[in-house]
Amino acid sequence: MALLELALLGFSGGFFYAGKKPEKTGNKRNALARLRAALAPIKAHKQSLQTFIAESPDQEADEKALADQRELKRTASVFAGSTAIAVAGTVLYPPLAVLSVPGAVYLLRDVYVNTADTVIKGKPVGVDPLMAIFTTSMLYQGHFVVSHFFISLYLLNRQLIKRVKQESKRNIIDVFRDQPSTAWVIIDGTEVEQQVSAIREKAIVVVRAGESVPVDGQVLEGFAAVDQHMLTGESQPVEKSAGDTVFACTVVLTGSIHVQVEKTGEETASARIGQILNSTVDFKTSKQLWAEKITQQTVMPTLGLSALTLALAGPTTALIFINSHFRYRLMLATSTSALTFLNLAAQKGVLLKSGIILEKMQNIDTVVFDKTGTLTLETPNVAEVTAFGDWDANTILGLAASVEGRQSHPVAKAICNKAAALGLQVEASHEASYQVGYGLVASIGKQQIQVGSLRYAQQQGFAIPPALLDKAEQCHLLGNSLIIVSVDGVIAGAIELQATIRPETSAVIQRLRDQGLSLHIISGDHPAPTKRLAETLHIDNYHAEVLPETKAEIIKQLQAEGRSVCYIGDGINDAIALKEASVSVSLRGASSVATDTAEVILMDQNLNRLCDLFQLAREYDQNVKTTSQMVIIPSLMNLGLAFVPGYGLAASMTLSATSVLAGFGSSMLPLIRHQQTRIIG
Ligand SMILES: Nc1ncnc2c1ncn2[C@@H]1O[C@H](COP(=O)(O)OP(=O)(O)OP(=O)(O)O)[C@@H](O)[C@H]1O
Ligand SMILES: [Zn+2]
Repeated sequence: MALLELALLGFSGGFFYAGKKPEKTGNKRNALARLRAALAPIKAHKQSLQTFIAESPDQEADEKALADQRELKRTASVFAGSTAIAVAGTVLYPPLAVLSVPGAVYLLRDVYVNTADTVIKGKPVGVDPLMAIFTTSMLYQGHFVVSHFFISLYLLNRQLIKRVKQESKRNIIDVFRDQPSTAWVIIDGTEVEQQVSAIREKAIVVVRAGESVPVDGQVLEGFAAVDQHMLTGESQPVEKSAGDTVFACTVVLTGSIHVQVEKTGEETASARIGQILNSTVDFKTSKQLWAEKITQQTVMPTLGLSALTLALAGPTTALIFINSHFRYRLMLATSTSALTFLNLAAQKGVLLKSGIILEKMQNIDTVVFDKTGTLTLETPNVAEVTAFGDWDANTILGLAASVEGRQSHPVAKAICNKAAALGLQVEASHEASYQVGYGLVASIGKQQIQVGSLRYAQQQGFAIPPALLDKAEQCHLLGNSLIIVSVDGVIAGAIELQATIRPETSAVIQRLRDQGLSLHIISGDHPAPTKRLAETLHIDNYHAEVLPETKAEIIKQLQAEGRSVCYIGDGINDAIALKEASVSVSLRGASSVATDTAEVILMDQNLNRLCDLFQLAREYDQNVKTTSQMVIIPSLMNLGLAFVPGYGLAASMTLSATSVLAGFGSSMLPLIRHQQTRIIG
């Protein structure tokens, strides 16, 4: 018996060691080493990541890491010492083994403290009383070595939970680190583009129509209508002028303002990312909540059963009954499973702001795509510029580029790129006013220039030259879009834009259709190019000339029909719809509003990642089921085997240890598998 116990202890000691110091297994290509390889890139970034997360990150993070390390060292030495005493005592002189009790109690102090809290303060019954009763009775009966084996499992569990969380968090941050986020700051009288994370308090940031406010601060000069519905839910834009406060994440619709930065830390992109990550990693999927519930609900029956067996079959069987309970294992395994998939998603460049998405993805039956910038490449090409009356094409393009100056809309980028390529002179415009879904108006010198859709010009009551109608027809036959440029209320020219479908779009649409998903296109653009794209991609449902609120209405409508909708968009005009959808996806590089609203961000702007996400969601579902079985089945086996003569405590604990391994291994397996496909593929 003593020999078996010793062998067990060696086995578990190796385990604990592996859990404790993962960076030192050298070149053994075992599962753990591979796992580590999967997580390796994270380590290289440790330093930069720490500076990234919090305001005074270095110190705080370092101190915490140091404290953790000291605690781990202390635990390891106490464990080693007290185990040595237990072993030496058992082998040489049994009464000596009693001296290992203080060490055991010290290592299990959390268990005892929590049990006391349950008994004295009436805290809900967790698994701690179970463990307290179990270890106390084992020590009482003189099973000192087995007790230490049990303790090693307990410490291993605890360490694993911590490690997995930390590593996951780092891995996810790693993906986020490169998120480009810049703002215009006035330095020595000139505007300079700067990383938002580098902006300090008191700096002066310029925010123009179509841009989102990067910080919290006070308006120094200028006027603006600001859309704050992201923060407050109010749908009407709010007027802001000198002295007013503006907030990060809100969008300037009209005008431009100089903002003196008040808060950077809490509200900067990096801090928000930190907050998002904390909630991402600490989130609980319904599977995890289920594991918690089952764990709690089985504690009392286990105690009751073991009391019964104590009377009927004696103390060993009773102890085996207590030990059969899976304690933290089910919770550990289900949360590792969820973290594994969050990590896998991050490795593929899919950022999930909450893990629940993995579960929600499984119910999605309808995918709605935004057209411009999502199904098509971010920036269209200017195919042709037409001038009416006395105007010439280059002047039209130059005027349009002056107005679009710093807009982030795909149309604006196309126009500005073309003007730059032609070397056209672009003047600075003033008092731009952006009408989401239509276009914008600004003044250049004494002239008022309007750039936008045909609908916008019609809405303003501008006279439409017959040549324009011809042009529009030709353009729409080709599936192109038309942007109208007007000067002081007179239509002066039109810019034809040709969008390129993203190279992967076709295949992605095909794959999604094969999965039986219902597909829709939704666009603010004219019906002709929208219809054309829908036909090219064989998508039956399309909606065109849709305003932002209407985009959200369509999603609502679909959901009212009982559908579960995933919406993928890229622009300011998608923000409301993104909020409405059951799962919202946005492409990185899209407007910051869209990325702030969406729950999923495809960091590499590749629609293939959407298929990956569907795939991961399915795998997660499967994995969490298998993993739970790996934990529950050994528990049930223990209950059955308890009545088999000769089946003792040590054997029962070996089975427990196997279930830790099996559950943990099963939950981590996808990480290793995907790592392999990455190396091979
Ligand atoms: N910055 C802009 N400059 C000129 N025209 C614009 C601008 N923004 C929008 N428009 C006009 O308003 C229309 C609708 O814009 P909106 O942003 O709602 O949709 P979109 O980007 O064209 O398409 P999608 O909804 O598929 O992304 C555009 O097609 C364009 O004609
Ligand atoms: Zn779009």
